[in-house]
Amino acid sequence: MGLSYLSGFGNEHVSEAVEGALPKGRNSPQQAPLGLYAEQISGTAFTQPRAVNRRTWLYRITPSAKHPPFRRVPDGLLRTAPFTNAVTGPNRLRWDPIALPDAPTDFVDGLFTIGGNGDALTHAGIGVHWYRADTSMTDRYFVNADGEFLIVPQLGDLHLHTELGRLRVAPGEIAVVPRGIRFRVEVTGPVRGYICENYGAPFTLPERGPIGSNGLANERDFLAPTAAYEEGARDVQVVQKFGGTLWAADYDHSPLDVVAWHGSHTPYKYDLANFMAIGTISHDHPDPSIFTVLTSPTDSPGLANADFVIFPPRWLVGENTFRPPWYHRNIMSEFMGLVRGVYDAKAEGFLPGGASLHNSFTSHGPDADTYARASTAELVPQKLDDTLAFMFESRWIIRLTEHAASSPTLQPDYDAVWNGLRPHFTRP
Ligand SMILES: O=C(O)Cc1cc(O)ccc1O
Ligand SMILES: [Fe+2]
Repeated sequence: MGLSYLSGFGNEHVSEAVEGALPKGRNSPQQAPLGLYAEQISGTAFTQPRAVNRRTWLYRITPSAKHPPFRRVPDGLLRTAPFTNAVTGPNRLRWDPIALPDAPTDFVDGLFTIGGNGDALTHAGIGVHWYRADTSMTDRYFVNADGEFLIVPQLGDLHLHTELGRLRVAPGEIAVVPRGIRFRVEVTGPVRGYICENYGAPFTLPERGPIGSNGLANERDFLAPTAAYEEGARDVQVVQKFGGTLWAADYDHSPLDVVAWHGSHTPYKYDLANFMAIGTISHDHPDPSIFTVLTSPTDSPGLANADFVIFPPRWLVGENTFRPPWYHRNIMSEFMGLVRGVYDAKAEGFLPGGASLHNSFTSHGPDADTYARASTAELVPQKLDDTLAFMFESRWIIRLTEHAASSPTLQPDYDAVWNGLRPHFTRP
């Protein structure tokens, strides 16, 4: 069955699964229509400016207040900042793709935290995770009080059943599930991908500055779900990530019992193929900020808690230009993943489903093979096709979890990719 979506970024959307379920002209009438309960969820403080304020009114079968106590459950390989366990040094790191599950695993059980920064309790920083699963969550739901989930599928489609409706997300697309919104994930085969858990200000679109009023990720291509609900008495488990640990409670009904809603605190998806990439049409390689899809701003203008940046298919036309990324050391920390194809700065070893981490001020850039090729290539217009890499870029060093630092998938010889760079300075 095709799903219908509501278009627009950060919009004040309105949706009802049953006609007449939304009250008219007020949010909380003495009795909500159709015997529903009215409930508000706020994703920003009540008093934050309109431009960033996010809240949604839900009209649900049972108020979400009706639930038994939560109890601590094991965290698996899910971890939350601050990370203090594994020592994080100045080395460049790269991991092979994470293995798919070898025993039935759902989206929550398959979460594997690579690292992160900041402190979830102070709403600053990010967590970086892989997910892998092969089993649907049918009677199990997840909700995150610590941050929003930016989900980047690399393998297999995800069917996100959320409190506000359903989203189907395939590799090449992304989904964002905000803080506090309950959801379950259905799969029809093995899936794998990446998650940026954003503890900071919700992701928003970057300013366009001189680019003007169009381009990069356009507002209308962001899609929110339409209302869909689950009804009836049923024993289910709701798993909550709260303060860095997992908790579970047994409900007697689905928490996805919202018949109608209106507001701006919504999950959404976006097809990265719609990103209008802008690059040089003269010379030099621009800063990768030109490829920012979403940004989580801080109180310092231009300084991101997290940027989600993509390297999509595009034309390279720069004249007298070394076209791949230049060699660099950046204050921002860079976690990279690959959805498909080859990344133009790495000839080998950076694989779809794998990852690299180039933390603050670590020296990196094209490997020796890429330098040899790109510094001598004939500079005809070139299409980089069938490629999709991305970066979670963040203001602070990304510290590792113990299991990421000791993972057998961590490549022991990553530094060697730069070994072939020989000096060829010649004095005139
Ligand atoms: O390290 C990387 O590959 C990411 C990156 C890309 C780019 O085009 C310029 C700078 C940068 O950090
Ligand atoms: Fe970089």
